[in-house]
Amino acid sequence: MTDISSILHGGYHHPLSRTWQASCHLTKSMLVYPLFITDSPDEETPISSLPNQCRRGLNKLVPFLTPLINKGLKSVILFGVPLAPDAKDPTGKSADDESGPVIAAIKLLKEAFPELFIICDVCLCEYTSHGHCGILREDGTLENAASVKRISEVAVNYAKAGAHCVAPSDMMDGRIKGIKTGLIEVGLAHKVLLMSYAAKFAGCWYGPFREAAGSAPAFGDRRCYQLPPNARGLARRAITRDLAEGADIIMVKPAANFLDIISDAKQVSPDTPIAAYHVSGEYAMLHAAAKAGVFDLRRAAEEVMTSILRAGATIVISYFTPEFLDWLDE
Ligand SMILES: NCC(=O)CCC(=O)O
Ligand SMILES: [Zn+2]
Ligand SMILES: [Zn+2]
Repeated sequence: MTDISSILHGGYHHPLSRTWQASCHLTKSMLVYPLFITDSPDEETPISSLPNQCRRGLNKLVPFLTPLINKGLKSVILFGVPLAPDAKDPTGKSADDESGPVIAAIKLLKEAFPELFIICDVCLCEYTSHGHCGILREDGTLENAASVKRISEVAVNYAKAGAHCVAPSDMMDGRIKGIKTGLIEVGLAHKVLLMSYAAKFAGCWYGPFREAAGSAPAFGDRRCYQLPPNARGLARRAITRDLAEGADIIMVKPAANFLDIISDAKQVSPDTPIAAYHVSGEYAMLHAAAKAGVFDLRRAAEEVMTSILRAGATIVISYFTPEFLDWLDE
C-alpha cells in the first residue's frame, strides 16, 4: 500500500493548483525598470551588449515611457550618462548638476507621469574621470569620509529635485547614515525612501552596464569596496549595519547567483522590503543562451524571476520589465 504522506502529485496536477504552491506572485508593482539618460537630448542609442536597451536623451523619454506606463509600469530607476567631454572630473561634480540628465529627467518625468515612482541610483562612477565610485586619495585608494560627504550631497539634491527614492550604490562605509542625516536636515526624510544597495557584490556581472553608463574604472577594480562573492557573512553584517543607519529597503545585487543572500536579507530583517537587482550581465546571459538555442527566453526569464521571489525579494529591478508587463497581461 502507498504511504499516504508520500502522495504529492495531486497538489499540483492542475495548472491552478500549481500556482497555489507559490508563496509570492509577481505583480506589476514589484517591477522597477532601469533607464540610462544621456545629456544629449535627442539621443536614442542601442547598447550593443545589453539587448533591447538604449541610452536615451530627455526628448526621447516621454514617448518611450508612455506605452509602458499604459501597460502598468509603476517605477523606474535613473542612471545618468554624461557624454559631454568636460562632464567628468575627480569629484563627480556633474552628478547633481541642475541641468544635468538626472535632475532634468526627475523634473520631466514627474510632470509627465505624476504617478510614476522615481528612484535615483546615487553613485559617482558615471561622473568621475577615474571611474571609481568615490573620491580618491593621491595613491588611488578611496577616501571614505570625503566620498560619503559628496555622495550625501548628491542624494539630497536628487531628493530636492523630487526623487521619491534615493539608492546609493557606491558602497562607502557610513553612506546610509550620511544620506539619512542629510535628508533630515533638509526636511525630506519623511517622504523620501532610502534604498541601500547593502549587499552589492563585485564580479563579472556588470559588464554591459559599464558599456551603457560609460563607467568602467580607468584603473584597478571595485574589489576593495564591493563585497567579495564569497562573503555571505560580510553581506549579513552590511545589511544589519545599513538598517541600523536608517535604510528603508535592502537591495541585493546581482540577484540570480545570490539567492542565498536574498534569503539571508529576509531572515535578518523579515519586516523590511527586500529588493533584488537582476543585473546587466545576468540579463545579457539569458539573451545569449536563448539565442544559442539553450532555452526559450520567456520561460528562462520567468523561472529566474520565480527564483528571486521565492528567495524573498518583493521588489525586482529588471531589464525584462517591458516584457513582464506584457506577459502578466496574458
Ligand atoms: N549601480 C548599478 C550597477 O552597478 C550595475 C547594474 C547592472 O549591471 O545592471
Ligand atoms: Zn559606482
Ligand atoms: Zn585595497
